[in-house]
Amino acid sequence: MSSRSPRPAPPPENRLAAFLGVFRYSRRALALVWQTSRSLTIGLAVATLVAGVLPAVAAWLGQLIVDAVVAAMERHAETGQVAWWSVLRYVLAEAAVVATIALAQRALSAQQSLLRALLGQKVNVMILEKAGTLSLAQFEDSEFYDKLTRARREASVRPLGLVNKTFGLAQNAISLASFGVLLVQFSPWAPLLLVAGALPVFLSEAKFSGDAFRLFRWRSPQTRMQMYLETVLAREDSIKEVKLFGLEPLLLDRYRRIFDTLYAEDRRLTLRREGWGFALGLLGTLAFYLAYAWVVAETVTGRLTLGEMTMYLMVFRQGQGALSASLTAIGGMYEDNLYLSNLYEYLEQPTPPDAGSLTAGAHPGDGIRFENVGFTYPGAERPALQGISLHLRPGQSLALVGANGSGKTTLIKLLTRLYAPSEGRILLDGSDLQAWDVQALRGRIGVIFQDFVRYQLKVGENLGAGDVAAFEDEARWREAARRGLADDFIAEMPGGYHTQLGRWFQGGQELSGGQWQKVALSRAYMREEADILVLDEPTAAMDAAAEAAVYADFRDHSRDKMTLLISHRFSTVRAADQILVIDGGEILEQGDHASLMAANGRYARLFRLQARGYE
Ligand SMILES: Nc1ncnc2c1ncn2[C@@H]1O[C@H](COP(=O)(O)OP(=O)(O)OP(=O)(O)O)[C@@H](O)[C@H]1O
Repeated sequence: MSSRSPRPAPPPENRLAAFLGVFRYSRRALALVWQTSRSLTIGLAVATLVAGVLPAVAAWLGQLIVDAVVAAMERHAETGQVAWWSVLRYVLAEAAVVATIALAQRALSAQQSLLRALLGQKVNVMILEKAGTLSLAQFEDSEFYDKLTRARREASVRPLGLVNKTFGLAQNAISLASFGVLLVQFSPWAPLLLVAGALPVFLSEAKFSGDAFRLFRWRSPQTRMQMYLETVLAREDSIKEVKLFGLEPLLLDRYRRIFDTLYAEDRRLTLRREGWGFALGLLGTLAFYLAYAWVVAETVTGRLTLGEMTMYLMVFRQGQGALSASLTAIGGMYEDNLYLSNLYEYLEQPTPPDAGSLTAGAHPGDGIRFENVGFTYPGAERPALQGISLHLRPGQSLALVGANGSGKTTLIKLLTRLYAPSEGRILLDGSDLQAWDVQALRGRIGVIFQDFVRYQLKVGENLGAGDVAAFEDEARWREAARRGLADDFIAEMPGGYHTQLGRWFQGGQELSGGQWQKVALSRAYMREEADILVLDEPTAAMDAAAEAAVYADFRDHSRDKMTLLISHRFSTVRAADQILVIDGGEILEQGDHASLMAANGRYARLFRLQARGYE
């Protein structure tokens, strides 16, 4: 199994250091809880203290009761009088103590559940906020994605678990200390006997928690595949194809097989964990009964009163319980810490430096320049783009033409700064794109990608998403929809612009592929300030009339703007001022329609091929 471990188990001499090292997150978890709610944290501490001290007080009162009963019985035998109050006052006191313990326990669980809700929300928000600061490249990195999934799946409940256990530990430690005070009066060896009995269980717990965590880490890719299969098998956007191709049994079988492998590992670990827990737990029981026999012997020989015997037995029993609970809590804390280490690893992912601060370029009006730009995707062997140079001035249009996978979308991703070029540079208005303030830069670009997002929100909000400042501005929605040719069909929807889209929510309407594309196009038009418009195959799903109308309008409205267009339709491409034919990431031909036709190269050949197809 260890062959699959990304981190092999440390050698024995480092185990202790590794074991202690994982506790470094306890302090941070406590700080997190403190920041989440001070009053609840203080409340927890107080309730913990009360619930910790009172059991020893109850045991001590138990002794007073028994001794008072014995004394009262003797007195009754001698004088015939009954001293009720001398006994009952202790009974009353014990009842009050037990009631207070119950109150403290309730207070603990109430505050814990409130804190759990607050903390879960806080950690989830932290995870999502961090996600917003990361680069696209990080999201595409599977190791990073693993961290994110693990953090989201587990870590939001772990900080409170850790804090609960810390408080539980404190409570048990207080109880133990107070029991210890009572026990030492019997014999200093007695507390030692208890500790010796419980230690082996603790060691085995710590070992198995570490194993469980390593399993959890190894499995990340499998668990992710499981989650993915669940999505494919049960989501409306994939179920259509899954059904038609009859993929259910195949995917379900794969899903089952993953479970079976994971279950076999779980089973092995659980059986070993519980088996060892039982065997080593017997040592604790043995220690307890040794102490029991000892106390009984001392009472029989008259060294202890009956009351003391009762108290010591209670203290032994409760003490042993508290001790094993503490040790299990420490084991659990170790486990929580391991999981938290994953959360913090994620939260501490370096955020790409966002050094740029320019809001205007050195030569306003210069437009976009690519200077010998090259780009290789992280982990890829071949560059996706190489030696790209071009210049696009305000008012000009550029069309990118090339086979699938030739690098067209990659060029757009570089222009929108989703990635940084690996070679060369891109200038906007004479200044390097990387030097621009990212908000200012993105404010100038209106873009629709091939795989635009279909938000399960109102249709109006789907347009508003193009400009956060006008997210709910209905007048702007209408204007954008008109330009994107979406206004006609939106007007016919049951709730107009307020119609819910998608199937996830009640009353949600589904749109056709072409309608969705019109929504996406309108979304790009929401960016009124944008002077760079990028359309990555925006009309592939539209009917011919709609496409012609889109481009007529597009040309009208983009006279002073820069437009970049990716299309496989030459009827659309031919009107562009510049056409870039890309092949294998490099520029093959560059020029306008007339010059490319005259050159009689790849462009001319493809153009004629397509024109013939339409005849
Ligand atoms: N996120 C990514 N990570 C790694 N490689 C990628 C990524 N996206 C694209 N590629 C690779 O980069 C190359 C260029 O892809 P790109 O999406 O730019 O092509 P395209 O010209 O837009 O194709 P299409 O016409 O099919 O949309 C392809 O070989 C593709 O496999």
